[in-house]
Amino acid sequence: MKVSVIGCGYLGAVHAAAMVKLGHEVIGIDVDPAKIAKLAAGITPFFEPGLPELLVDGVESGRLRFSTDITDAAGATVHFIAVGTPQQHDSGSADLRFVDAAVDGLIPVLAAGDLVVGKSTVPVGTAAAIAARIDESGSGALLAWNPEFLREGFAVADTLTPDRIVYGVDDERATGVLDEVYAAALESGTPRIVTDFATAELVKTAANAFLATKISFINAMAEIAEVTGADVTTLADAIGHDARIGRKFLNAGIGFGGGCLPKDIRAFSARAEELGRAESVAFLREIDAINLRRRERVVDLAVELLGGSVFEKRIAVLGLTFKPDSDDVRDSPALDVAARLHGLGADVVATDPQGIENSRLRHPQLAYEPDLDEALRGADLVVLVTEWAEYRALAPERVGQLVASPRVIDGRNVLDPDAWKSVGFDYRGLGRR
Ligand SMILES: NC(=O)C1=CN([C@@H]2O[C@H](COP(=O)(O)OP(=O)(O)OC[C@H]3O[C@@H](n4cnc5c(N)ncnc54)[C@H](O)[C@@H]3O)[C@@H](O)[C@H]2O)C=CC1
Ligand SMILES: O=C(O)[C@H]1O[C@H](OP(=O)(O)OP(=O)(O)OC[C@H]2O[C@@H](n3ccc(=O)[nH]c3=O)[C@H](O)[C@@H]2O)[C@H](O)[C@@H](O)[C@@H]1O
Repeated sequence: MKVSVIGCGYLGAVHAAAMVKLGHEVIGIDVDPAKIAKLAAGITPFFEPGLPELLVDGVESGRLRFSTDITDAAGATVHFIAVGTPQQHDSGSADLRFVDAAVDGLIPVLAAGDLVVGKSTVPVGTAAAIAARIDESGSGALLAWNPEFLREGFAVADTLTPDRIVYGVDDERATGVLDEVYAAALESGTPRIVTDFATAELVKTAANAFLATKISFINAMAEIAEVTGADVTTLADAIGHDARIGRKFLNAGIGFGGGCLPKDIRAFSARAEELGRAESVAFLREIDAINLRRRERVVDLAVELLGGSVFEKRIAVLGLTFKPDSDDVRDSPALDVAARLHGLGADVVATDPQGIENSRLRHPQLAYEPDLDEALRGADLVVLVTEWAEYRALAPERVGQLVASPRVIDGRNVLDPDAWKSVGFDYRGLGRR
């Protein structure tokens, strides 16, 4: 099939390359000429394991092309919308202007029988409004909403072998087209849920709200553990053995960030309010508040460990991205903690295997050091805030030789407290003794 993907960011670039792998011919469209130039040359514009190989294979096969001109989407019969839906700062609701622009651009190129497929995360009700616009255009094209559940860092595998595929449709012809698009994935047994637009949109929003809730739940337990001397990691292991609860997404620490969970729960609250149902998801505001408190907690711990003030104290911040195996610093708790410590007058030296370039764009005032040993050298305090494999594997003896004072805050609860304490470190985890 001939497929277009409108928007080639963290979601769209992976989706475009994966569609080639599933047997289709693909044109990726983006308004960012620098991004398109890289992609067309087979260069991945962001860090995502496995994507470089998939992209190069696609481009070299001649079945994956890129353009900044949406009219190049003409001739494709399936058009995925994968543009951003960022948070509007005042209201917290989703900014749909990129989705609207993509639809405006697509309408003139649509032909009868074409299928427009929304993948961006949108407030419930958006698909019905877009379907009405497509209908009014008289093109004879159809709409489906097909939310995406990939995780950054695992985006390629999650796209090629997802846990489930959800179709929101109002016409069974759309189901037929999507079955063709995903034939290769469906043959390998991926569950497929066919439903209406509103349910499909809500499945996505609900999934992210649930994940955020799980994380804030365990972080709330960490807050209680901190005042009772209990250990939240043991608590998570113990409750996680109950299959009804499960151990995944119960890692207490500095909380969730990224381009999705924070903005999606805020957009959900804003949409519920518009629908007169603010009280139904009022708990999400608490989920957000608990999450943001964990960042403050790390800063408070730093102040405490450094004897009441971080002013002019050298602090090595390990990690800047919102999670390991990504270069994404959107709403990153790690970068936020680094900026807050700097704001209090600390001499922050921040390091990250992939996130320095993006961090520098947002916080040029911070000092960045790509070399881990140099970042650690002379530190009065080490703060681990993104659990990259190389930070998890740090040998406390070696770190002890580099730093000025043996103090560490483990913002992700991934270090062995006994090992660090045994070589003289003052170790603090979050929600741990
Ligand atoms: N990043 C992720 O892991 C996931 C993201 N999503 C959702 O997917 C959507 C996209 O997210 P990301 O890829 O992370 O955002 P992103 O910001 O990385 O990418 C969006 C891209 O759309 C482009 N764009 C904006 N307006 C355009 C237009 N009119 N025509 C063509 N291109 C245009 C931008 O230049 C940018 O490259 C969001 O709704 C997000 O919530 C859903 C699941 C996973
Ligand atoms: O809608 C989206 O964009 C995506 O959002 C999340 O994926 P992602 O943001 O890539 O990352 P996650 O692995 O979910 O982690 C999100 C944040 O939660 C934090 N987290 C995760 C798990 C945990 O136990 N504790 C915890 O603090 C991570 O450090 C990170 O900051 C969802 O997991 C995806 O299913 C979804 O498609």
